[in-house]
Amino acid sequence: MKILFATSNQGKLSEAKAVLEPLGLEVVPFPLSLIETDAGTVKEVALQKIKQAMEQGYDQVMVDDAGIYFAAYHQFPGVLTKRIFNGIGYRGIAKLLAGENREAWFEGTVAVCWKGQVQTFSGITKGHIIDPLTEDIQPVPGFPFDSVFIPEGEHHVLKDLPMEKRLFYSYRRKALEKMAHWLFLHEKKNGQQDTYML
Ligand SMILES: O=c1nc[nH]c2c1ncn2[C@H]1C[C@H](O)[C@@H](COP(=O)(O)OP(=O)(O)OP(=O)(O)O)O1
Repeated sequence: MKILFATSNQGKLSEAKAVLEPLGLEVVPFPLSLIETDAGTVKEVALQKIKQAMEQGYDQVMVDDAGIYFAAYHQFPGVLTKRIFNGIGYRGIAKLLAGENREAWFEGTVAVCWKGQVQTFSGITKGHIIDPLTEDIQPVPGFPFDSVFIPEGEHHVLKDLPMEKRLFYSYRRKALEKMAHWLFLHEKKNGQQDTYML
């Protein structure tokens, strides 16, 4: 089975491939420019994105919206994560968190449209932001917070963990596994309906 993944983020794409391809689901990336609002939750934004993909005639397609949340602030930066990071970089994040609670978490939602039905799958990864956060940190393409985020129970940032451990902590892996389970159940159910019709 194949699923289209409307994303411009290489990090999301490699993670989706690593999780879904061993389960027998081929991930086909395609760059669809989707408009993201700057308010609401990652789940609301993921639903807006899947709606746009459907309006453009796509089916058997998924999208992903994600962000990081700082315990020191209210619902921030959340859906603004990418824009905030692009605007202020590590230097700005260091200033925002100076002397503040370093706890943080990622939240993400995968939204899928499969043969006309829409479902969402969400997850969270808890952890904290390193202290001090210096300007010379090298960002991971697509995932700049991987270089500064230590998952709960670890001593190293996500970037320095082996792939299996990174996936173990990944909210995206959890969401994608739930999605694959739903897709396979959906397919099985449809298959059974066909048999009944014979
Ligand atoms: O597992 C992750 N590990 C580290 N960082 C992450 C992760 N997941 C999202 N992030 C960060 C990257 C980006 O700064 C923002 C997502 O922004 P977001 O708008 O959802 O994605 P995007 O525009 O890069 O790609 P897309 O074309 O799928 O909308 O959160």
